[in-house]
Amino acid sequence: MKKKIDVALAVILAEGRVLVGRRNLDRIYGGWWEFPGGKIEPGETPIMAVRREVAEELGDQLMLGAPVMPPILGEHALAQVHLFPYYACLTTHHLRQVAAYDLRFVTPQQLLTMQVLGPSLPIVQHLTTVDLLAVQNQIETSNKTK
Ligand SMILES: Nc1nc2c([nH]c(=O)n2[C@H]2C[C@H](O)[C@@H](COP(=O)(O)OP(=O)(O)OP(=O)(O)O)O2)c(=O)[nH]1
Repeated sequence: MKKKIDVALAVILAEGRVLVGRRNLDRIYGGWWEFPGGKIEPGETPIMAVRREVAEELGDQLMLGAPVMPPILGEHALAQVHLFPYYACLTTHHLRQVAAYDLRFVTPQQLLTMQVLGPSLPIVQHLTTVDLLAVQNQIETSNKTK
């Protein structure tokens, strides 16, 4: 039986584009494109995990928005994954390349043509239908008023 893992992801927005990274070649699915994020550790909420993973992988801090969509159940060759994707914007811009060797802000349309991990494809499809500038604006506005 495949192992089951819970994974928190950040859909980081800037000017109508989303941040994706190309997984380091020593990781499973090396060279494939992913949203920043990783496994939810015991005792963590998805929100705690997405903040920790982005701090570890990019060296950056987030303003978080709403979940992109309800959690997605999917699987790839090695695991069953339960993905928890959140909209976010960066409040710092280090963009370190720790887990990925290429980081790009791309449109959802461009992402449709890139090799993305299978379980994340429903997120990509969904993003093509969303006004990402409006989502980003809403995150930035609600964080200013806090
Ligand atoms: N980061 C990330 N992982 C994804 C995506 N889609 C998807 O199926 N996954 C899967 C791949 C992995 O099985 C799992 C994430 O674990 P990981 O190995 O990338 O992250 P991690 O940093 O927590 O783990 P590790 O490399 O330290 O073992 O979720 C995605 O868009 N981004």
